[in-house]
Amino acid sequence: MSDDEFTQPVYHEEDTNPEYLADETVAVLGYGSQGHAHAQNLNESGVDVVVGLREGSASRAAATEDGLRVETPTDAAAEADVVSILVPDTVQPDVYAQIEDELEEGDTLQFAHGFNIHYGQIEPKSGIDVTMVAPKSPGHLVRRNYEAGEGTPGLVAVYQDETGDAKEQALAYANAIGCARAGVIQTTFKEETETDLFGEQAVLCGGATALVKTGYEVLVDAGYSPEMAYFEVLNELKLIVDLMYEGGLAEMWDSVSDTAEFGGLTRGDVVVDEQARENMEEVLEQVQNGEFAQEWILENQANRPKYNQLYERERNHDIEEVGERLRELFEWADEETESEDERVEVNAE
Ligand SMILES: NC(=O)C1=CN([C@@H]2O[C@H](COP(=O)(O)OP(=O)(O)OC[C@H]3O[C@@H](n4cnc5c(N)ncnc54)[C@H](OP(=O)(O)O)[C@@H]3O)[C@@H](O)[C@H]2O)C=CC1
Ligand SMILES: CC[C@](O)(C(C)=O)C(=O)O
Ligand SMILES: [Mg+2]
Ligand SMILES: [Mg+2]
Repeated sequence: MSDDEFTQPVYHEEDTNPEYLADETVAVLGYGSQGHAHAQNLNESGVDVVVGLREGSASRAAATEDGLRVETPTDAAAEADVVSILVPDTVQPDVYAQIEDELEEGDTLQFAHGFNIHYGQIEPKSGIDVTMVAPKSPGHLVRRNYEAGEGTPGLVAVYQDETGDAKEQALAYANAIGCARAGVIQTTFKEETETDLFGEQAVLCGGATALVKTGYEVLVDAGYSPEMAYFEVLNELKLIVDLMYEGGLAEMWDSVSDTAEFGGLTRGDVVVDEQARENMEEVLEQVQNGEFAQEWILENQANRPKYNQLYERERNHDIEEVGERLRELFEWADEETESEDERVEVNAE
């Protein structure tokens, strides 16, 4: 499929112009999953970067060790032309309130996810551009892919375009963090926010873990060993997903046995049935009508009682204890640890 066959424009490196960031300073507020990746990738792409972190922030040491200049969020925003707001969604409204006065006419406020704009938690001042560059990946892979000379697919969107250059500058940013090497799809804040929330809740994070835990429990309750259950429903899932990632569902079906193919094709829909589809539709509706956003905002205002309880329950699931033991025992876990150590060393250079 060529790019002009997509329903939305797709941009690559050659469609971007680094000049839109050449004389600009970018403030990256936050040095977590996305922040550390954006800041280091921008810096290595030749962009002038300053990291914004609160006084006493636990992330300050890491950013400084990575060779980056660190200021408070307010000071960083004051000297920057582009402010990339990469602190958790729930604290962004507070951080925006701290930096709003530092944003001058023609500056850019940039997001990696549209939650606060879409649900009205941040109402950006006029006179500035408001854009989004959203890698479709966890931040650590954005960094790892960049270091390997590879790209991470991303999205670009413009909410407010006061300068007339908002999209071009966002594309230059997407290129500098490595997304344009893979491809950047144009979207809107609404579409990114609603699809991202639905994806992580129903399939990627919520759906996948629920499937794994339930599969594990069914096997163990039926008398099979926890080790067997772990390998079958968790460890091998990565290998199956890798095949889908490389070549779609077809490559996975071609690679597994005919027996697995027939069993999967006849039994998959029994597990994820019409009821599951209706449940997914309800999850989507709660994203679209703002019910989920409201619940998450109130949960944070109450200091996360439900989140903490569920977090604890998840960490204490039997599959976690079995997995920890097995990953220590088997060689693939050592390799994983080594490459993790290497990554940390590279980040610290
Ligand atoms: N995680 C991901 O891979 C993805 C995230 N996104 C989006 O990117 C954005 C950032 O998410 P993510 O990278 O997960 O964020 P993180 O949770 O990793 O951000 C942590 C960073 O934010 C700082 N921080 C936390 N609280 C505050 C505060 N109150 N004031 C100032 N700084 C604070 C932390 O500093 P300290 O050490 O001081 O606490 C730390 O540096 C979000 O909009 C998210 O939706 C988009 C795509 C994927
Ligand atoms: C899948 C979760 C995610 O949306 C992401 C890594 O893209 C997030 O919010 O972290
Ligand atoms: Mg996402
Ligand atoms: Mg998300």
